Amino acid sequence: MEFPKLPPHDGPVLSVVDMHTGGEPLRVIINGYPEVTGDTVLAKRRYAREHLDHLRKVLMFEPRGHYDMYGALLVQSEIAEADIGVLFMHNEGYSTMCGHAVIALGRFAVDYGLVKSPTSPETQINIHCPCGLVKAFVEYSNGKTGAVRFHSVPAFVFATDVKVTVPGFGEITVDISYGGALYAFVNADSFRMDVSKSRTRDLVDVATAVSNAVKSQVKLHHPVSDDLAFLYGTILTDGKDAFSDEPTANICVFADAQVDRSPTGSGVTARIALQYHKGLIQLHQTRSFKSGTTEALFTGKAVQETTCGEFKAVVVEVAGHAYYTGAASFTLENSDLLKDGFLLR
Ligand SMILES: O=C(O)[C@H]1NCC[C@@H]1O
Repeated sequence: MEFPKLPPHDGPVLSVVDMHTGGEPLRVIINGYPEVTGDTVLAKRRYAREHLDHLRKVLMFEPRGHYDMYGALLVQSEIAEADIGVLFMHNEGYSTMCGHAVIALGRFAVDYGLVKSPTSPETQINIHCPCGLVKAFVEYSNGKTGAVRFHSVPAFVFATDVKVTVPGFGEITVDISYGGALYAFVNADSFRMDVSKSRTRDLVDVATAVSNAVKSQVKLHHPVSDDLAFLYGTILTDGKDAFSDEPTANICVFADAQVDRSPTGSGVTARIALQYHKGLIQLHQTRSFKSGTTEALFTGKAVQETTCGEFKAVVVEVAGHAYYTGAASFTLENSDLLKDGFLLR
């Protein structure tokens, strides 16, 4: 029998390569999507949200995905320096930055021939994310790809010591920082919780309550585009922000109560900006960040001071490993009442 033989189906076949970075899934869409139009990657993100959202649900939701699935769709970039453009998708919509995806896409781009002449010991690939150009450096030797590090867009602290009222907990103090997306940071201790030991479901509920409080009580803004001025999630930490050789743990809850299994590349970027802003880490000091869920590690360091509009900013380098888990071709049948996807909580 010819394998894989496609089952009876109606409509397009959506082909993907599945990967994970520190346990966080990445479904890279390689075929079957219609053209995503728009003059810029940010405009393409708007187009996908307005015209192609049914396909996000098909690929992210059950029965083909699950509540915490994450995806990447490669698109044309308008920037000459970019090797590829990308849109990120999750359980609620389309994010502006995703570090775990950049780490996986770095390997994918080299392994799948998107970079014409890979170089050893590292191949650079410029990935145009909705937040801007991200430079990834992929270990490459003897034809094999390995660890990936990336330099993200300028990361800055939006505000520190912001007081918000969180139902059930009263007044809580958070910091808000940007690493390609805006996050609220709070020590899990404020809720008498531990990011590595408390039940994930309890951490998700608290982080979601914080996100809702910040969204309704704090006016956010971004100097480059209004499309970047929204709170993507809340990161609960172990509070170990002062520099140390020991890893510091965090858990990121983003989009619609979605849990990152990885230490969160954009979160590490934003957290280092915060630590740098507070004088807790110096340029080029490498810190390890551990996922409270899987214990997977990323490293991160601030490598350069810069600015983003009116904000003092830093360029942050994040590094980690991604792995392939398979490839699939997804189909649907018109008579299937659940063909469009569904989520369970
Ligand atoms: O690593 C990251 O930056 C992403 N992981 C899921 C949530 C963030 O977009």
